[in-house]
Amino acid sequence: MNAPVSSPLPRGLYVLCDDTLRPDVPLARKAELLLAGGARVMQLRMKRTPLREALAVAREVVAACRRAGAVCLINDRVDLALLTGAHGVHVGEEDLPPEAARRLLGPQGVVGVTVRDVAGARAARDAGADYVGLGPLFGTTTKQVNAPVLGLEGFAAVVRDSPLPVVGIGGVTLENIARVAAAGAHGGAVASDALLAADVAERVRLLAVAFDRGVQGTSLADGGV
Ligand SMILES: Cc1ncc(COP(=O)(O)OP(=O)(O)O)c(N)n1
Ligand SMILES: Cc1nc(C(=O)O)sc1CCOP(=O)(O)O
Ligand SMILES: [Mg+2]
Repeated sequence: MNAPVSSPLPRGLYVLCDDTLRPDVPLARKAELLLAGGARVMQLRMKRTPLREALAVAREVVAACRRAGAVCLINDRVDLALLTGAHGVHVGEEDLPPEAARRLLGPQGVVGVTVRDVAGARAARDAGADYVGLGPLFGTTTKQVNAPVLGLEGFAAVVRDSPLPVVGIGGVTLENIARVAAAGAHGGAVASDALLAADVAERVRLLAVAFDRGVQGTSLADGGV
């Protein structure tokens, strides 16, 4: 097991402000609701928003996050992060490599990288990443992921040997997020369970509390149950 690592990312709930879910609701409104629920870390994930509109939306969302004291990360696009003063980015294998993101953002920018195993986490560390997004933890319909579901045991095994803080993603819900935290996650990334809720802000509040309760519980990563 690696020694605990410090992180520019607060530990806890990590929400995705996503344009593929509830496309009828503007992203700025989604961000407002997520922040009203107390979100401390938000990733703006724009998969279907035209680029010029994405720049305008990102400016709004980054400003809202900064007013609320929340960390705002842009999915995929380092250019949008630089142009909007976002705290950083989250990149995967179809995006700019993490070394390039780090070079563009400088030492202060937060760089998150998608990984599927411990080798990926080590490579992300060597590339200058701050944290890794590890999934899919459970089944998800938000995105088609071409990787096996890890489950809690598989997730905890990677967390144990990861040199970077691990944010779990994929099917994380109110029902399981405490167990994700207890498995040693630095963050629990949630999209649909928050954005499809009837009361988004209230759901975010409950998710954050449940994660924090899980942190107090037994950690699989520490060899517990
Ligand atoms: C926290 C977190 N982890 C993983 C991902 C997935 O990123 P990526 O593999 O680049 O896929 P897209 O989100 O771009 O479809 C993520 N977004 N966030
Ligand atoms: C964007 C994303 N990436 C994943 C991965 O495993 O790389 S799973 C995922 C979807 C997360 O949405 P939900 O919380 O609705 O399951
Ligand atoms: Mg990506």
